[in-house]
Amino acid sequence: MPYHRYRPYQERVHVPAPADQRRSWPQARIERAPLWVPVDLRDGNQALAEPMDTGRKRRFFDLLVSMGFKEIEVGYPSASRTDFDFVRHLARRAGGSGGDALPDDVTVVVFTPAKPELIDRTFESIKGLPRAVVHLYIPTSPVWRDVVLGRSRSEVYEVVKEAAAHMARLADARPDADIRFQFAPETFNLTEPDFVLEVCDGLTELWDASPDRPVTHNLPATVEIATPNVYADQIEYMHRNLARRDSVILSVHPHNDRGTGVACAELAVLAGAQRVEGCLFGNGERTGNVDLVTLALNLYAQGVDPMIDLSDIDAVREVVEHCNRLSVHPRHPYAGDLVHTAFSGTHQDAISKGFAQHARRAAELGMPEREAPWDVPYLPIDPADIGRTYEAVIRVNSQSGKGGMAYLLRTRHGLDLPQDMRPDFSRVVQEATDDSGQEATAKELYELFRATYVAPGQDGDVALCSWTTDRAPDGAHRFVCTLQVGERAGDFEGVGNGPLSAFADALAAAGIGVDILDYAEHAVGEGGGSEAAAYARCRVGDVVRWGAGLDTSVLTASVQAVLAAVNRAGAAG
Ligand SMILES: CC(=O)SCCNC(=O)CCNC(=O)[C@H](O)C(C)(C)COP(=O)(O)OP(=O)(O)OC[C@H]1O[C@@H](n2cnc3c(N)ncnc32)[C@H](O)[C@@H]1OP(=O)(O)O
Ligand SMILES: CC(C)C(=O)C(=O)O
Repeated sequence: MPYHRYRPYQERVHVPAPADQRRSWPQARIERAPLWVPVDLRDGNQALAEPMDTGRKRRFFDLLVSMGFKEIEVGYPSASRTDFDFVRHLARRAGGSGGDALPDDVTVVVFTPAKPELIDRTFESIKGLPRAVVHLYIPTSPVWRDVVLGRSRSEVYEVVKEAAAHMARLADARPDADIRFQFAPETFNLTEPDFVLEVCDGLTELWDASPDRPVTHNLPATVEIATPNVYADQIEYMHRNLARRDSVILSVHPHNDRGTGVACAELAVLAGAQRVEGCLFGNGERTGNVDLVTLALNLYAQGVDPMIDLSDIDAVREVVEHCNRLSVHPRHPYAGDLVHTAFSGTHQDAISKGFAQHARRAAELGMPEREAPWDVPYLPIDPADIGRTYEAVIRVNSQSGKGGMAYLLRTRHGLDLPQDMRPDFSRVVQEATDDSGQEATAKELYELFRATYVAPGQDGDVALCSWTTDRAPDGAHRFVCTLQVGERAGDFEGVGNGPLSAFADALAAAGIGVDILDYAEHAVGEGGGSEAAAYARCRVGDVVRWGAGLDTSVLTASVQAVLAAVNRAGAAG
């Protein structure tokens, strides 16, 4: 491949090292959420084959409001009638005067290029809104200046200044509204740092930003060009050098061309960014904008309040998929269908042990499991926190082990297989899934269990036609039965210190020598009418097999379990 066609970032942009050679971002920690600003209705929307209509935009907007976002970019009103109309729609339904769409604590952002007629149109769209941020952008890097704009550095600066001054005049003409300004030097990450600083500082002054009316400087990685540490250095440079720093909200807007949008955003926040623009589940131009859901839940998983509500992630996903007409990948962090699922044996073993340990810990702490500290292997957060059930956590296929299938049988069908029986059933499951090449659902596992261990007690070669058992005053048990062995039927009787040893004795009388090596039983559900499950491991001749029985009577289940083991051993012998 002709890799020589590409240049490393250091040959494309100068990234100044901090004057004192000490970066602060590597030592920093994120201890509170930045201001998240979703740009789904603008940057996300402009990347869709079928842009959203007002209905879809409104549904998306309502979702964002309900999740708790306080600043939302709602469109590029000068670009299309749809975008213009949507901003008008919000303006007509703004809160305060009985409006229903725009709560008093939510501010909309509208996006505009540095063209006077398009700025006019943008301001026209926000008429009637009590507050808004007008977001001006222009590409600033050498390639974009030369190739796209055909303007020199100073000419670009002049265009921006004129546009910004025009915006200031239009805002002054609306004393009734709180209009703030935002500037994005598009392709910031490829722009000479001294030029970005010059332009941003110039606008801070021109717009007369102050701590109570700050300007937002939004520094995008329009197209990712380097490892995230480079972006962090670029942001730290701006953070340290921007004029009137307390009057500037430093915002970042990472894209994901190298697949490192999330890392760029996180390192940028460590480097001083206070605001992050992105899209839910990472929609956006090309490989997308940075994913705000991942960023927020990454913070959550560090014990930091993400400041947005993701407690029903599937409901959020459903709206986003509907509005974007794009689906979320099954492996998407936190939200994908498969991200809380383990198919592989050792992961399943660890997770099911982790769940058991979590339950014990919660009990020791005297707290509900949903409140207890989380430390379950392989699950970075409790899926229940984002509205997921535990159903999908363990799924079984040919790569699964005994832990996984035991977990599913216990949690979904109430069968708690004895430890020593689990490897035996695991082999059965593995054979079945290897043959089918498919996943085995909990229901299929249960049916396989019944067919393997329970059915031989009911329709095997050795059948119990009838039986009774009683206990003599001396404590000995007697087992009386009619046994059918192949074609032959006969009455037999046995005694023992319990009903099962008496049954074994009756079998011996019929010529079938049985040693009961292991035995376990438990109730399947709760309450008087629940079934019992019994498990028995028996040796017949030199063959050892497990059998199981399920019945409302514990005794019947036990007898069936022994009979099933006998028949399985007989079939094998
Ligand atoms: C990184 C980003 O996400 S930037 C946002 C991109 N989003 C969009 O483009 C979505 C909406 N855009 C549109 O609907 C259209 O592009 C419109 C309506 C805004 C403008 O359409 P047109 O007038 O046909 O212009 P078109 O988009 O083809 O061309 C861009 C022109 O604007 C110039 N330009 C590009 N960006 C800017 C800017 N931020 N400010 C001023 N001029 C700009 C280009 O140099 C080019 O100028 P030229 O005609 O002299 O060569
Ligand atoms: C202009 C900005 C904010 C943008 O969308 C980008 O650079 O990707």
